[in-house]
Amino acid sequence: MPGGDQEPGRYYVGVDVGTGSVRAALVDQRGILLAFADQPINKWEPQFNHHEQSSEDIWAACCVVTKKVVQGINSNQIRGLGFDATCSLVVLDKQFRPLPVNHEGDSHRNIIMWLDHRAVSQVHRINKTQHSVLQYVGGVMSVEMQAPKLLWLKESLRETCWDKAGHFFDLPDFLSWKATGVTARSLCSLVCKWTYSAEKGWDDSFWKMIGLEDLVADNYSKIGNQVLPPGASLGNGLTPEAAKDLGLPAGIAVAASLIDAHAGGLGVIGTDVRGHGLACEGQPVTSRLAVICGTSSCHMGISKDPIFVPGVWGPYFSAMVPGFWLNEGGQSVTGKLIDHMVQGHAAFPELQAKATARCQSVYAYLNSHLDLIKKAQPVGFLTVDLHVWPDFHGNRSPLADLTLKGMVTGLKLSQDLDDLAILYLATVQAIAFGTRLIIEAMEAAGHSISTLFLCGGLSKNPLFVQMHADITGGHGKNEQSWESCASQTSG
Ligand SMILES: Nc1ncnc2c1ncn2[C@@H]1O[C@H](COP(=O)(O)OP(=O)(O)O)[C@@H](O)[C@H]1O
Ligand SMILES: O=C(CO)[C@H](O)[C@H](O)COP(=O)(O)O
Repeated sequence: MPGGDQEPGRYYVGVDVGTGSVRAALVDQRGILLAFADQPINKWEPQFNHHEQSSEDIWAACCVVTKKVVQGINSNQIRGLGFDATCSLVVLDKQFRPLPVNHEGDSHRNIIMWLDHRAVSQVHRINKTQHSVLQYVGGVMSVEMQAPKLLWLKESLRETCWDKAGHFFDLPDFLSWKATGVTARSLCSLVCKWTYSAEKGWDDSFWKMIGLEDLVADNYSKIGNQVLPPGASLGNGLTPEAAKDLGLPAGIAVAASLIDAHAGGLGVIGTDVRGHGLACEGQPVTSRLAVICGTSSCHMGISKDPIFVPGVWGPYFSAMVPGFWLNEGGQSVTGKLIDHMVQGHAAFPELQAKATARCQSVYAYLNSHLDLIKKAQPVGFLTVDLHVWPDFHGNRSPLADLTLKGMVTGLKLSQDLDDLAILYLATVQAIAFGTRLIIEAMEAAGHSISTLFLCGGLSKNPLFVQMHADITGGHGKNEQSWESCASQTSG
């Protein structure tokens, strides 16, 4: 019986909205995972570099997975609910109804996703201002942040969207509003994606300088003028309407949200490693780098004092671990890039058929195929002649250059399963080298990192974890002291 024989268990529900799916977990007061459910979510790409979602679809998926994990549980024992989600931009009108973020006027698609690169011209102009808030995003604002997307909406969809808009939410904050009716934003989302400072609040001069002075005039009511630390209890908890949707009791506590990478980072960076004989036992938490690897990879390192790392987002105060500064490196496509390379190869249908016949995932099949063809040499040596540059969707860190593209060198005329397996390996290695570049930039600026803690979908792939350990391990370190820990928790 969860919670022991003496006292009834107390249960908590966590909902994680990734790029490709929504997952719910039921845990007890000891943090033991009791139930898990997931559900895919819709994505639209109406034109190249435009990526959209629907807040109604996402809420519906949250309801499906939450109902599943609390099935058979006494609802009086459920004490709290929390959300994390990707940092996508949700647009609602003054009556909180979805507004279109597209030229087609489809209001169902009211989310500009985090990986959307439509606001290239806007972000160039923002960066040209050299405004001081840019110091807190690694010196260069990313096209994936909210300010350029807001400016794009004002310039491109003035009548159909901008003038009608009443509320712009980061997706994690939309979910906590939907659950409670409270429009307060999380410090995590506002600091990391909206240029809000935990110490100084909004900087009016920035919004005026980039042409979004209307947000200031409205006292920031459209983008948030009440800010709470992640985990703070919101209003009177779950509203009766949301309770009905989710299958939970009304009034239970709902926490101010986190961005998904930050929830993953918070979950793994403090991992108790005692008793496993790991070299990182006894080392400070600031020597750990949490790598949350799903569709993208996010590299979360914390410090007691602010560290300014060119090309790496932050430093952000208290945005992940309270009282610590956060630097967030990232690679915009990692899981998505691996899927793209594998699924686009001529030998993919053969791979799929063979993996299905063995009841394996394509990645498990590819990993065993690499083991077979490597013969006596280490698997990493299979790519001596084949190299991938992984910036197919620009470089988030440390080069902070959205114009970069991907590259493959060493291609031959053959396109069989061996070629596919080797291309897959080279892609994984390229991503691991990207992580190494980020660590080197962070260390040059003052971080001292000795252990990677991985979570998210890619941490289920032993080859991905091994390549990260091999490729980052030699990096100016005593190899003995370098290690990589994979967690099966979700990003
Ligand atoms: N069992 C697995 N083996 C290898 N790769 C996996 C596995 N499961 C998921 N992945 C990879 O993880 C990525 C998705 O991770 P996930 O954390 O679910 O993403 P998101 O949070 O962005 O929705 C996919 O792109 C896929 O490449
Ligand atoms: O920008 C981010 C965090 O700051 C994430 O990359 C974004 O939220 C997408 O995450 P995921 O790869 O888990 O779907």
